[in-house]
Amino acid sequence: MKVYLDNNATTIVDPHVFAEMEPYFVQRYGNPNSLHLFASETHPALKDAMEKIYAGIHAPKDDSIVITSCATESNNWVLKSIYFEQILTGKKNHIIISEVEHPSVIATAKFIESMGCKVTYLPINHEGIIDPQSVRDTITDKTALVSVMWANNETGAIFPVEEIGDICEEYNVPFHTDAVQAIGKLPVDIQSFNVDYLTFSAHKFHGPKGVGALYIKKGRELTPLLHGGSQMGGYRSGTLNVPGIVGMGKAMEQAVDALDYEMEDIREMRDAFEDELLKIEDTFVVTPREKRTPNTILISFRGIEGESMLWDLNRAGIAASTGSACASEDLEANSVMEAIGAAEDLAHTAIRFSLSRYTTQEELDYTLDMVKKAVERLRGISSTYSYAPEGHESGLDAH
Ligand SMILES: Cc1ncc(COP(=O)(O)O)c(CN[C@@H](CS)C(=O)O)c1O
Repeated sequence: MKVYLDNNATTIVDPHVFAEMEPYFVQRYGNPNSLHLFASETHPALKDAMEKIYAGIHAPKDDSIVITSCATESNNWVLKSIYFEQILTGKKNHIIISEVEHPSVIATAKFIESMGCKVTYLPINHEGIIDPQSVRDTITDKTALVSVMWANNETGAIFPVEEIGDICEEYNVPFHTDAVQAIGKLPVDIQSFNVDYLTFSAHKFHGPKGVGALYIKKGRELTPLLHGGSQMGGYRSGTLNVPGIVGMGKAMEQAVDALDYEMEDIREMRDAFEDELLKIEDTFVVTPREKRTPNTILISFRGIEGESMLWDLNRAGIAASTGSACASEDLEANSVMEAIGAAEDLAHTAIRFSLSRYTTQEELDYTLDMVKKAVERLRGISSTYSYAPEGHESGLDAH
């Protein structure tokens, strides 16, 4: 049996999405910017796809949504443009991000920090969530940008973007949120709160890889990262990825249609699965489930190196992760567990399970069975593990 439970890393392309994309690879394959029939026959699909993407986040037509190659590009673009326009010119000298942003935000922040920008890394609390007060405590009249993700990719923790948006509006500081883990999991309505830039990526909600987007509120300009043929209104040059844009549009439409199922049925399956996992001795979950996206579990199995657990699960045909895929190559502790101050013997034991609308109860039942077998095997061969629930100084309450 093969079970895929790493949907926060990437998702399967919905068959309806693939069907919508296929003609733009092999029939209507013209370059949209050419002056002939092969080009113009792509235009209706591009228009329709963009309308679906705008509708998916409730973006007014006057605002901009620029298609990029991925969320990493979109995140880089925001921070580097702000650096170019605000920090390099001396107008401002500071940005604020959370300490658990995706590497595409953190690494870019460290890059511009190395070039003289002051960066505040907001701490997360014991539940893995940002306190909006920490934004108010650190924002100044020299702050050029606040960038805080909507939902964390490792824990699923939902951050208070509405409150943070209000604080940014009060200080007239642009607010960027990386919404990659929110689209398709939570209602996203950019008119319901103050946000200036918003990042998302199609392969996180059953669209194709290689297609991302950046929402830009009217009046908040950005210096282009890519110059050339002036596509996307001059914001981002490069021949349009027609099948990718068509795919993102269909995936967005499907994600909105499936949102109730995601938020109710998937949440119910996730909660029941998590309840069973927490019956295993010495297991810990950081963020309360009601403060998480409906599909994500980050659970620690004390005494078991995350990679060892993954290996056993992989042999059983089960795909999970120790945190974000970007960090899975190294044997470092889970960055979120470290940020909340988890004890060393916990920080390396986190496993992320992330469900999707394609996850079945049978798959979860099989996974639970395999997890129990892996825990028994790995703790059995451990030279250091002994179950001691009373008085163990872990910084997390044993379940
Ligand atoms: C919050 C967030 N922001 C940006 C990205 C990057 O998306 P790309 O379209 O792949 O560039 C991701 C992708 N997180 C994957 C791969 S590292 C994970 O396993 O958690 C993300 O979760």
